[in-house]
Amino acid sequence: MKLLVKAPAKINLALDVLYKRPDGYHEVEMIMTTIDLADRVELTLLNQNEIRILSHNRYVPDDQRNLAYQAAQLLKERFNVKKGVMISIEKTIPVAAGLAGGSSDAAATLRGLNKLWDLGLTLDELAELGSEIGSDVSFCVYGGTALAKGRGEIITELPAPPTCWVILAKPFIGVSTSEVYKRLDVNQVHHPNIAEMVDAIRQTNYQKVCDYVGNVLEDVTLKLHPEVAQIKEQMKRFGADAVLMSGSGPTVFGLVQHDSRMHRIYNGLRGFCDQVFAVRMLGERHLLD
Ligand SMILES: C[C@@](CO)(OP(=O)(O)O)[C@H](O)COP(=O)(O)OP(=O)(O)OC[C@H]1O[C@@H](n2ccc(N)nc2=O)[C@H](O)[C@@H]1O
Ligand SMILES: Nc1ncnc2c1ncn2[C@@H]1O[C@H](COP(=O)(O)OP(=O)(O)O)[C@@H](O)[C@H]1O
Repeated sequence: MKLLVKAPAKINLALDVLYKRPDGYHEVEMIMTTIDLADRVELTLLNQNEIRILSHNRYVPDDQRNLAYQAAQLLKERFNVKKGVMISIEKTIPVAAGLAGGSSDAAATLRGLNKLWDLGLTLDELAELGSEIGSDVSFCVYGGTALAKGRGEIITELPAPPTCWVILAKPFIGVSTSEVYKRLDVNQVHHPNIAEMVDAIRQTNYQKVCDYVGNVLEDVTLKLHPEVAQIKEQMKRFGADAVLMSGSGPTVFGLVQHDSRMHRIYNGLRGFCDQVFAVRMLGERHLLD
């Protein structure tokens, strides 16, 4: 028995960090939305009681370090599952890029195994389990558009943002999320206005969404990797309405509504970056599988 599950990437339209918590994590407020750029996770039921990972990407671990493996392990332990699974991951989402590829693979594995192993868990229960794997996994279980609080695992659903193109440009580097959080000084940042971004989305006001994009982690990554600032500049020059780094980076995204502008930016950045994609936001939450 086989199941194919889609694992879409996310971008952070806004990311604020309020303070560092006693447990070492940071209290955040983020506006997250899934985009039409996805890994394919194929789950095959195994009679042997084991978890196997198959991945042809050299940056993706094929053992317990893989977040999809951890998702399967967690379900197995928590619900005393005696069946096994082979998890085959076809990566499209760039790795260590601020797009939550690993988290989304883990979330897809949770959703898929819930069916394959017949566990009967609700989406909320899967999201809660996901938070034990990583801070972004809960959001990825639901997908769509949301306000995420806590360390990222407290999710409030939002409607679809206004329709536009999202052009993603990933430089030739990967970024360590923990390194970026470690270097952040919360007293030295300009906080984005999360409430206004929520309003912009609720009002489907494209111009307002563009006005309120902001990410407090951007300055940290920009200092470590000046090429991210260069990509931001290029995107602005080519005519993007808003330009921001996603998550801890280094991927930069630009928003535009017109096809011609999208083509200009896409073509202008290709060759200058490792990878460039032009995608749509997936919009509101709907059943992913
Ligand atoms: C920055 C964000 C924004 O969406 O995404 P990415 O850039 O990774 O995609 C997330 O907050 C990343 O979430 P995720 O990548 O799941 O983080 P985790 O695995 O839980 O933690 C990785 C590291 O980041 C730090 N971390 C993470 C989340 C948080 N709210 N505070 C933190 O300080 C932790 O200390 C940990 O060392
Ligand atoms: N399924 C997976 N896909 C990608 N990376 C993974 C996966 N499982 C574990 N990892 C590890 O997690 C790290 C961060 O991965 P990723 O989720 O792509 O980035 P980000 O946290 O920036 O969104 C990678 O360097 C990789 O070693």
